[in-house]
Amino acid sequence: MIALGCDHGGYELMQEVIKYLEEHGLEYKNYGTYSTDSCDYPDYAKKVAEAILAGECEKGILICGTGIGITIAANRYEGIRAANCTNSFMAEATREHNDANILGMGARVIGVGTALKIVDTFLNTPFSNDERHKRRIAKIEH
Ligand SMILES: O=C(CO)[C@H](O)[C@H](O)COP(=O)(O)O
Repeated sequence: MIALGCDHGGYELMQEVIKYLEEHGLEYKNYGTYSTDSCDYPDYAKKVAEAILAGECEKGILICGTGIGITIAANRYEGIRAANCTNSFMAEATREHNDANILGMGARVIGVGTALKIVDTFLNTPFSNDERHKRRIAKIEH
């Protein structure tokens, strides 16, 4: 199960992500926002972070205008590793090296095609399980 959250800046791109998930038969929970009305991205970062920490969802996708604020907010929750990605190399590396559990994206930064490629890479790349990466993640957690 994938947790989704965005602010008004990310709303339209999130509709494209939802289409992608549905076309690929992937289950998701949409924690909003549900329109382009102005709202506050930390509220949606909180909902998605808590869904992951509660075990309701394994991964999350957060979108705001830049991807920055919503990712900063999500990373305030212990156990969340949120990565703002602008290309699929970053998405692959953050799964393999950081075991990121939330993908952040900026709808005012990247286009739909790039965003969907990032989503596809993020969701389909496993953590490497490499000892050096596990050691570094453990240092973050402690
Ligand atoms: O990117 C963001 C946070 O990092 C927000 O989407 C952005 O700040 C919203 O701005 P505005 O209220 O002017 O639409």
